[in-house]
Amino acid sequence: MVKAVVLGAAGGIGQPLSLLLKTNPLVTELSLYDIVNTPGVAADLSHISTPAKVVGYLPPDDGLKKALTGADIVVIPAGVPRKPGKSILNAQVINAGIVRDLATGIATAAPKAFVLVISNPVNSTVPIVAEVFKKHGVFDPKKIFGVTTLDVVRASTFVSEILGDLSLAPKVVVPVVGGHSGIVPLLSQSSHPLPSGFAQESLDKLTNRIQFGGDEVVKAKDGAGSATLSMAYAGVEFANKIIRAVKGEKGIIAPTFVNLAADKEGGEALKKELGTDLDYFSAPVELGPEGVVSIKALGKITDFEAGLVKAAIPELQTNIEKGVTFVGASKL
Ligand SMILES: NC(=O)C1=CN([C@@H]2O[C@H](COP(=O)(O)OP(=O)(O)OC[C@H]3O[C@@H](n4cnc5c(N)ncnc54)[C@H](O)[C@@H]3O)[C@@H](O)[C@H]2O)C=CC1
Ligand SMILES: O=C([O-])CC(=O)C(=O)O
Repeated sequence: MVKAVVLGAAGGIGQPLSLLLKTNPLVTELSLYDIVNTPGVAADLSHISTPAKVVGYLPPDDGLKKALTGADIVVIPAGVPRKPGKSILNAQVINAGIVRDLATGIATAAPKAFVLVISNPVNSTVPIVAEVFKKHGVFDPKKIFGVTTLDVVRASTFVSEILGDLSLAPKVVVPVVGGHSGIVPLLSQSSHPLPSGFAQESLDKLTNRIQFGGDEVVKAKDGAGSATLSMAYAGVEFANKIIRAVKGEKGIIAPTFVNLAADKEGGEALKKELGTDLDYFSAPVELGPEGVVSIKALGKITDFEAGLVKAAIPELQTNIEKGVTFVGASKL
């Protein structure tokens, strides 16, 4: 029995993400919460012939609490997407408040659930969830995840394009580390190496395309939002890994933005490797029934990649502090 909850389920990401979760036969209950339209989305999805029972909730009559009660996994794509020409930090104040309030609901109604944060800026919203949980005395760093899977998905796709064979895309594995902004694809560790003699200029371009993949979509959508369909795909890729791990499957590894206290030994080793004292970082993480089993080291990386990691750290630090300060200044 797995109860999955989507907060922000009527949105551009929320709807296709809910659809994909409904297609997972391991999900037995699917709760959809949003400030608008969830009864319609739920009625629509409920006609699909898969096991999950779908119910839509709105804020009145304790809707959030009802949606969350008994949750095993909560995915949060609630919030405002950024506008063209703005950075991923656009709308951060609105989203910070939304995520803080939803996290309060989770901390009280489903404190043991796995929480998967999609709402941007992920580097700040994950610390926001963590700080709210700390205030409620229910913080477990092993169970709070920033979803950086779209960065991973983009890396697989763009590398397979370079290799001239898109059919490789589902098999190409590239660890992506840093944050979701401050993204560093470790292309030297790609399961499918880049063509020999791949020029530094081409590597710069490919790296930049992965780092700023979101901009490509925002520009193409021309005012109609940011990535939604690819994000829904990526979000469910990650959610399904969590569900498989909860069900006891071993050896599942995925990059995700986590509090490094989730694995004391691995976290400390990673901090040493990074030469910083960051509390959060996105790195490949092994998942198990209780959440994070271990956080992996970066391992052997090139000087180019090491430079990108080093350059990402100050902004990451600022983003994390913003999230922590925001909750510190909030009355909860
Ligand atoms: N982590 C990642 O890689 C990515 C993150 N994002 C982020 O995901 C978020 C959502 O993006 P879209 O779905 O395109 O936006 P959207 O505007 O289409 O949908 C957001 C939904 O959140 C709902 N919402 C607003 N306040 C709420 C509240 N208090 N409680 C519950 N629901 C609430 C809205 O009613 C709406 O249905 C944005 O912050 C965006 O930047 C987007 C793409 C990739
Ligand atoms: O770029 C954005 O605003 C949305 C996002 O996080 C992405 O597409 O990776």
